[in-house]
Amino acid sequence: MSLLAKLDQSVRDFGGLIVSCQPVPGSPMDRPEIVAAMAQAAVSAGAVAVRIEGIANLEAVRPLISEPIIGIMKRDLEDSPVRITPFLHDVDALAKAGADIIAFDATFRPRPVAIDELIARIRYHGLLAMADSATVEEGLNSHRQGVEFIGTTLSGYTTAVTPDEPDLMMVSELSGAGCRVIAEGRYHSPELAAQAMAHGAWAVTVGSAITRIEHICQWFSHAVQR
Ligand SMILES: CC(=O)N[C@H](C=O)[C@@H](O)[C@H](O)[C@H](O)COP(=O)(O)O
Repeated sequence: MSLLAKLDQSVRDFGGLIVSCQPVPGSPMDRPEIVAAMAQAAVSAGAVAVRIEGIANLEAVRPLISEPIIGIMKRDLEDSPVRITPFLHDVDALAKAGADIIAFDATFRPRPVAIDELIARIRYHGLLAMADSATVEEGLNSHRQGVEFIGTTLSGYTTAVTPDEPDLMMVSELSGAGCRVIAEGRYHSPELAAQAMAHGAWAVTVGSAITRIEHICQWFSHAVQR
């Protein structure tokens, strides 16, 4: 059975939770062995896949879990706002470190490497692709190019203001157009994640609400101010 067919089966059997194990950069939690422990804990509790940033973290996680890993590389570029897996050598390094799925910034913003070149490189390694999109048009563009997973990851992050709520409309529109949608971005509660599924998501990626202790603490800390 292909990895895609297996994942479809896992989502049917166990539900569509993907956990992004990305600590706050520079946090005491920002260590490969802790990221690996987070990933193990997530899959032991029902996550069907994990999303991991960076080669050191990926290399730490890979030997410890058999569930699919969505690999990304984040970079801060001087001449482009694109951060997630901008380069072909990022794809090569993620493939070598054991990613099953490689996610990349699929926005229409100025970028160092064209979207179709990134997709071709992911295919060269025989891996599945995920398009981190900010708009429906961007998601559909990658869908037309055969990208298996269309993420709402970047909705709200290419505009001046980031809303508090996740973009459920984008989930509905992309799933209505036949995309395998991964709802991602600001799904901070089980209720919101369930709403994504009700809006047609194939799966939901949750990051901060599960794996960023500082964010979760701030939410509670603000809630208990006198
Ligand atoms: C915009 C961007 O760079 N998003 C990143 C993508 O990998 C991560 O920082 C997010 O944590 C991830 O998408 C999950 O989202 P949330 O943490 O809201 O559950």
